[in-house]
Amino acid sequence: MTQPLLEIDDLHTNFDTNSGTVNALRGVNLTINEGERVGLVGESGSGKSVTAQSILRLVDSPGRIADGSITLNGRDLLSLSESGMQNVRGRDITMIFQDPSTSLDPVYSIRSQMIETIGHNRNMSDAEAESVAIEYLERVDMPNPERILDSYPHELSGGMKQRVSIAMALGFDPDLIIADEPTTALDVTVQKKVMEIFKDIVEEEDLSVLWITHNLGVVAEFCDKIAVIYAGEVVEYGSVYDIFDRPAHPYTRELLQTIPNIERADEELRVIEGTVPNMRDPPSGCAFHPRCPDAEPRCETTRPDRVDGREHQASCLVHDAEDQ
Ligand SMILES: Nc1ncnc2c1ncn2[C@@H]1O[C@H](COP(=O)(O)OP(=O)(O)OP(=O)(O)O)[C@@H](O)[C@H]1O
Ligand code: NI
Repeated sequence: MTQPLLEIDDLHTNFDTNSGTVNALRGVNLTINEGERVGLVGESGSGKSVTAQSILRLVDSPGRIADGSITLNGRDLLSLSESGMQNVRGRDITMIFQDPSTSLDPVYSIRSQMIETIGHNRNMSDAEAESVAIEYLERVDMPNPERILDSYPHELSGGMKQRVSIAMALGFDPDLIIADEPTTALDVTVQKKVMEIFKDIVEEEDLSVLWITHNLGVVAEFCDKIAVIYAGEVVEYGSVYDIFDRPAHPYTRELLQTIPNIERADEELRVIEGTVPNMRDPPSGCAFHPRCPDAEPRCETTRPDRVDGREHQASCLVHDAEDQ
């Protein structure tokens, strides 16, 4: 078997706050192979962004990675020095954020930002970096890239800024792109357009992507594999087909019900009943048991086996992915 591109094993990330420890990630397992698009899907607070921050070792204070391992092409990221990690962030893994302002500095022109980041990370001269910048601005369908290079972030619309930040991220030529809800800050038509552009480039270049979203509908169009995350654990993992047509975990089934369906447009949009657990004091046994329609007494006390993120599996005592 070939070595996975990214392998996360039993990752625990905690936030030690004044009011107690938040166990944001409680043993996340996830594998991304080269050229794969993996969707990480779950409700707000389930640990999606903390997973991304942990991979990049950029967990917000007072958070820290407490246990587990993260390897990229077999290299242990958690034991790298901070400067080694900076190289990983610039060259190997890039992140596209929900709010493009996060990756664009308001003080500098797009030209100087793109040339600086692309040139620095790929050891290119300014002229070479500029031609890469133009190439990628064209690829994200920006009209008149020369003029974009001369502008400042505040002169661009939200959709344009997001396309610039995608061009900048792709211009690094990264091994892995992490996209954390990169279109939700945009209005719906712009969202669709940006998604299409990004999807086309990813497919053409066979890029590896971790796509973070709360919207299962989005990942169906974009991803090969889906990891469903609940209360800091991946509770089901499988291909898009497995997750949509043979879901095993009751949480996955509930999530599927929340996707807006055109044929059911007159129905009220379903939400999953109950609330996301408080991660200072997560439920015993299976964390989903208080909200689970299929819960049995043992679910309250026994923690189900974790998925290892390699084939279709569900972390559930009642339903086995192989039986679906
Ligand atoms: N700086 C922080 N201090 C304390 N707790 C935090 C901090 N950042 C995140 N958390 C906690 O970690 C858990 C996971 O948060 P995370 O941001 O990963 O959720 P998410 O799945 O990305 O949600 P969303 O869809 O809203 O972005 C939550 O319980 C959250 O409250
Ligand atoms: Ni998030």
